[in-house]
Amino acid sequence: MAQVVATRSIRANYFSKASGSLQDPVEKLKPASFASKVLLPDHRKSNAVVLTRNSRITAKRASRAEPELIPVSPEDVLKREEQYEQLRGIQQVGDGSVGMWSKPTVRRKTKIVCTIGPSTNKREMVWKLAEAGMNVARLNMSHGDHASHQKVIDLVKEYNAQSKDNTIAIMLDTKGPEVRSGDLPQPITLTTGQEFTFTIKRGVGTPDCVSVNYDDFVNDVEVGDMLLVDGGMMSLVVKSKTEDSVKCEVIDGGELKSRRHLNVRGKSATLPSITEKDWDDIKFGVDNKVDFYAVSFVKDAEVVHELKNYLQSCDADIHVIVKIESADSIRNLHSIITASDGAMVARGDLGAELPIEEVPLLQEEIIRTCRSMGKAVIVATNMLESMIVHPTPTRAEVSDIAIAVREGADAVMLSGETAHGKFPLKAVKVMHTVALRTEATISGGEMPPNLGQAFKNHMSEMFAYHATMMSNTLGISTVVFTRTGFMAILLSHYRPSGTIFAFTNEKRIQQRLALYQGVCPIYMEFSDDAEETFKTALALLQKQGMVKEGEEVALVQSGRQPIWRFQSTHNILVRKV
Ligand SMILES: Nc1ncnc2c1ncn2[C@@H]1O[C@H](COP(=O)(O)OP(=O)(O)OP(=O)(O)O)[C@@H](O)[C@H]1O
Ligand SMILES: CC(=O)C(=O)O
Repeated sequence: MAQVVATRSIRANYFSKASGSLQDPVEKLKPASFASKVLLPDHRKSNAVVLTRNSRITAKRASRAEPELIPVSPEDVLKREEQYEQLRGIQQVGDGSVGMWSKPTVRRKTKIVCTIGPSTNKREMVWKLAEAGMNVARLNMSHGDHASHQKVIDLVKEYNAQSKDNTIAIMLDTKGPEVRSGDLPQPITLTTGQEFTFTIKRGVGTPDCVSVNYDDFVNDVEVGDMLLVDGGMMSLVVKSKTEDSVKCEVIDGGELKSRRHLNVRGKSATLPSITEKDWDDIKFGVDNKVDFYAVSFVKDAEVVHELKNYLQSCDADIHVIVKIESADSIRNLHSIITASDGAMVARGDLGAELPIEEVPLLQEEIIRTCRSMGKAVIVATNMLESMIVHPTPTRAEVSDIAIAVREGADAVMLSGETAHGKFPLKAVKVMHTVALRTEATISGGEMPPNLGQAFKNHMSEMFAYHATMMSNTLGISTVVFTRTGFMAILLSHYRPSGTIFAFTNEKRIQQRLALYQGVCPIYMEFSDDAEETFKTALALLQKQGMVKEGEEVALVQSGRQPIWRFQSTHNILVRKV
């Protein structure tokens, strides 16, 4: 079954209940050794390795849970996890409920978006990424053609069709009004202090002049503007302009390759957010029933309304994620997010158009805004950049993932790491491990400040809120039945500490829910009889090893479209499996 696990279950696996010991999982499964007795410190004596819960909503059972041991490094965690899974596998031979929990896709709440590119666009790699923890496959329409993207879509759909317990959503990321330099016969070196010209004439590529793919470039820039090439790898200041050219002085030099991003610090291009190519790609997405559009360079809410109207006109149920990556999008942040289904903090272009030191502050602000409106939020770009060429991440990258998880992102994204990197699977594993480890230190029960306002559905919100309180207080998972996904998304918004098992009878909804924090989407046919459906669902969870016999779950019946409710009644039941 897909995705997530409750913190309590992690703890149950990692720490011996009887002894409350701080043995790590590998040590716990091994016979007691000198090392395990002597080298593992007693948590009562060592503050350095202990974290305590300080949740405002103190959970009765959770408060009994033991403090946790912090692993040493992501590499160690990987090795430890592998050893642990091996030992667990050996121990579980003959155990009928071989734990779905042992799968990387299951125990984590924060979802992972992977960009598919030359390193990963083959059948075997799509399978391996999915098994390593990918929840959403991203197609970047700035690269490749429809035929190559079609191949990936077909592979993901093939994986979903054959996988009994996991589902991958598909996100189509539009190219948008990108300004890029033109093709070059070979890379050229820009030297600090040198004069360099960008021209709107087509096909120019000499050591001191290159074409730009945007005719209004000359009108949009002013003398004194700072031009950033390739997300800031090189920078130039504008010295003068003619009718068709912009003369610059190189401030920070480097190697200029073909088709690199060009940004003007503090300015957005005056191009429409959705270009002709984008409309073509959007139609391609409709034909292929993708789950999400990530719309590049959204400037205002009007663009989102236009796209949503178009989707409605072709009866396409595709959610719209706005990419926040321009100065304009920051100015209109609130209205853009209100109009959308979620946002992506697209830090690459954002950090080129705006001063780079603003990026962490904007990330926090965008996540907070999305969370307060009940919208999905993805943190993207450079998360494990060094893993494009190296097998291990920098410590700063690990912290970056942990910060995004702590700030409450629904998902974290890999770009070049999985698109054209040398270690795509390792990158996913590191992201998985770091997210999982960070989540284990977060206490549930933070109440969104806008309770009762985000969804304009007061009754359902109250039920989601109280189900969350129940889940946190009793330390149990939540089970919800949903045809539209609404109630599962609403529950995710409250971030209960337990897993949200979302049963749906719609494959599309199952795929969509793959993006949402804490939601484990499960496809199941619903019977006309509510009780029979509940029993089947709980039996399925038990069979998959996701709940144990005797365990309690909070069963929520609420939402916009009642299932098995003849009148508008809502309820939460605590059920024993
Ligand atoms: N479908 C694809 N076909 C070929 N190369 C790809 C594809 N997708 C990504 N890549 C390669 O992987 C790199 C990183 O992917 P990413 O999605 O971050 O694109 P980008 O152009 O760097 O940035 P942006 O996300 O702003 O478009 C790309 O620059 C490109 O070289
Ligand atoms: C993801 C993306 O487009 C960016 O970071 O700019």
